[in-house]
Amino acid sequence: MRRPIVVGNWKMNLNHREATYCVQKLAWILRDANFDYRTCDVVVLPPFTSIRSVQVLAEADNLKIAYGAQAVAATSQGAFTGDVSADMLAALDCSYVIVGHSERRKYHPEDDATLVDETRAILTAGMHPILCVGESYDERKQGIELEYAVGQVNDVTRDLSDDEVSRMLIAYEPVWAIGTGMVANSQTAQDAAHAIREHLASSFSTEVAERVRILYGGSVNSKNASQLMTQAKDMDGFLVGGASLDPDEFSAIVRLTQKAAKQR
Ligand SMILES: O=C[C@H](O)COP(=O)(O)O
Repeated sequence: MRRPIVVGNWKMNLNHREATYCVQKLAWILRDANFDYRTCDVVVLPPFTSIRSVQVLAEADNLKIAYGAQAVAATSQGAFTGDVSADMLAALDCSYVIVGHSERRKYHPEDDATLVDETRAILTAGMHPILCVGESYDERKQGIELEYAVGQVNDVTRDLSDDEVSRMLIAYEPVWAIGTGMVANSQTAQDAAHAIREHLASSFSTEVAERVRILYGGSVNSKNASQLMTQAKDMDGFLVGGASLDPDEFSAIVRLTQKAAKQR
């Protein structure tokens, strides 16, 4: 049984003071609601400059909220101005790192070989990659959305071992749904999650396919999380952007996800 997970991708928002406040408030709300972290993982992905503050808070208050980063360098060290290595993130006790978010693919184009190297670097440092895939509106119009998303999964995972892939998470994030308010319906999310799981089963093994957690991302909020989680049964949670910046809203999504997962 895969544990549900809700990941907040803060993107380029919240400086280290705002990050501390946001995580503290999130932890308070969940504590007051007697939230059981054993039944649902809660993760935040701050910008690099806020990770150390979140780590200090997590240690001081013994928080059960996990955290990580939104990107990582493919190389381990050296003359790579502006880059941050997987080992540096692991030293901050990060647990999860995004690979191939559509905003990174657009503004910092990286080829598949680089995404594979980033994935390997994250795994070697003992963290979990969250590989983002998903079609644009054009691919959807052409009716090739499933092939496209599965193809992106294949491009990054095909040379990895069963063990490496089982430690990954995959986020299906249709580009047209990101930050637009146009959330995918449950059938769309389920079709993509199912196609990705089938691909993992045929390319690796049914054990791998059963282990990998598949998330949906794109305009998730407290009004649509419950229905998506209840109906898209191959999905294990969410990668939330804008709505994760508000601790009240994000904690509501977390609780609705946990509840819907229990009722499946
Ligand atoms: O990583 C998160 C996704 O890009 C979704 O962002 P959004 O919830 O603001 O649409």
